[in-house]
Amino acid sequence: MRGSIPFSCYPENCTLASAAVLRRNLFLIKCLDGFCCRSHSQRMQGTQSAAVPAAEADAEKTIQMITPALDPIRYKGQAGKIAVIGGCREYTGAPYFAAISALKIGADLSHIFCTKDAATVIKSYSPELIVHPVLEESYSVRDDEKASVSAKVLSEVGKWMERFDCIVVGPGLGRDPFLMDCVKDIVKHARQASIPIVIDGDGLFLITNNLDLVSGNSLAVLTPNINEYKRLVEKALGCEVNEKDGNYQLQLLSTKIGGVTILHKGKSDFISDGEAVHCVSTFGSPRRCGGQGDILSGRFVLIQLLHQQIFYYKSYLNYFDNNSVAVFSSWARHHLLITNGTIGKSLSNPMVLGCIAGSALLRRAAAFAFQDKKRATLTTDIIEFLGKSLEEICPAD
Ligand SMILES: NC(=O)C1=CN([C@@H]2O[C@H](COP(=O)(O)OP(=O)(O)OC[C@H]3O[C@@H](n4cnc5c(N)ncnc54)[C@H](OP(=O)(O)O)[C@@H]3O)[C@@H](O)[C@H]2O)[C@@H](O)CC1
Ligand SMILES: Nc1ncnc2c1ncn2[C@@H]1O[C@H](COP(=O)(O)OP(=O)(O)OP(=O)(O)O)[C@@H](O)[C@H]1O
Ligand SMILES: [Mg+2]
Repeated sequence: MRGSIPFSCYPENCTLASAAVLRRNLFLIKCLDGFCCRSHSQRMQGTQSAAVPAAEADAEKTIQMITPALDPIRYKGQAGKIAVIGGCREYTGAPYFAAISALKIGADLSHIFCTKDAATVIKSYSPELIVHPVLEESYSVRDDEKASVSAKVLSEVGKWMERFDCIVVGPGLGRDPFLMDCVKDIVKHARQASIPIVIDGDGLFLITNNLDLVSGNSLAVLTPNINEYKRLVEKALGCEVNEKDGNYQLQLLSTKIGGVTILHKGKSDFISDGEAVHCVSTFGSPRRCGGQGDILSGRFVLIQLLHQQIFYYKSYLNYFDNNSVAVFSSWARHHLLITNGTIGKSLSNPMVLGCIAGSALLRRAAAFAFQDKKRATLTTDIIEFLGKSLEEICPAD
C-alpha cells in the first residue's frame, strides 16, 4: 500500500503538517486510493466522501496581521525583494502585472527574469522594475549549445536567488521545451535554498508534468485557474474535477502533492494546504479580463512580509532586550490575540495567510476598478486600485 502513496507524504519527509495530520491524510489516501479514478457514474452510485466545509476566511484581520507598519528605522529591501520568472516573445504583460503589483502592495524591489525578446518591452512599461534578459528559448539556441546555455541561465538566476524573499514562477513564461528545462533547474535551486515559491500560469504547466518538483515543499504555493486546476487534478488524482465535493477534492489534491498550498481561483477562491479549506468570496468584479491572476501571484509578497514581520520583531526586540523567550512569548500571544485564539493549524501557515490576504485584496481592488470603469475595466485599472484597497484595511499612518 505504501508504494502507492507519494514519497513526500511519508511522515519522515514532510515538515508542514503534524504527525497526527499526516496520519489522518495517509489514512484518507489509503481509504480513497482509486476513488478518484472511478468514473463519474460509479462515484454517483453510492461512494461517500467526507463533506469538507470551507470556512470564509477573516481576510481583513489576516491582512492587518501581516502588513508591517511603515517604520523609519527600516531600510530598502526589508519590506521585501521578489522576483518573477516569466516573460517571453508572446507574453510581456503577465510578468509585468505580477512584478508591479508586488511593488504597489509594499515590496521594496521587484525583479523579472525573462527572455531577451521580452526584456526591452517590459522595461519600457516601467522604470521601477529590474529586468534581467537571461532566459533563452529553443529557437535561439543550437543543440550543441544547450548544456552550456542552460548552465549559464541557472548561474545568472542563481547568483540573485538567495537575496529574494519569494519568487513567482510562470506568469507569461510560455511553454518552450528548452526554457521549461531551464526553469526546472531554477525551481530545484529555489527549493534547495528554501525560498518561498509561487507557481502560476505556465509554471503550473511545468509542474503538472513534474509533480516531484514541488511535492512536499511547504514553501510552495500553486495558484491554478479553472484550466490549470483541471490539468492538475487529472494528473495528480487521475480523475475529473468534482464540483460536488470540491473542497474535499482540493484538500485531497494538496495532500497528494505533499501538503503544498493550493489557491484554486474562481467565483470564490478556495485555499488549502491539506489541513483545512478556506474560502475568500469578497465581492470582486464581473469582468474577466486577462491578467487578474497575474496580479494575484505578484501579491504573494504578502507571504514574505509575514516572514519579514517575524524577523523584524526578533531583531527590534533583541536590540532592546535580550530576553528573547519573553519576546517570542509576547509575539505569540499577540498573534493569538489578533486571531481571537481560534486559529486552526492551517492559519498559522504563512503560505495560507498570504493566499487569503492576496485574494481578498485583489477582489477588493477589482470591485473599486469596476465601480469606476464598468465594462471597460482592465487589469491595469485594477492595479491602480491596489493602494486604495490596502489603505482602507491598513492605513499607512
Ligand atoms: N497580457 C498577458 O501577457 C497575459 C498573459 N497570460 C499568460 O498566458 C499564458 C497562458 O495562460 P492562460 O491563463 O491563457 O492559460 P490557460 O487558461 O491554461 O489556457 C487557455 C487556453 O490556451 C491554451 N494555451 C495556453 N498557453 C498555451 C501555449 N503556450 N501553447 C498552447 N496552448 C496554450 C490552453 O490549452 P491547453 O493547455 O488547455 O491545451 C487553453 O486552451 C500564461 O503564461 C499566462 O501567465 C495570462 O496571464 C493573461 C495575460
Ligand atoms: N467568476 C468570478 N467571479 C469573481 N471573481 C473571479 C471569478 N473568476 C475569477 N475571479 C477572480 O479573479 C482572480 C483571477 O482569476 P482567473 O481565474 O481570472 O485567473 P487566471 O485565468 O490565471 O488569470 P490570468 O488571465 O491573469 O492568467 C481570482 O483570484 C478571483 O479572485
Ligand atoms: Mg493565469
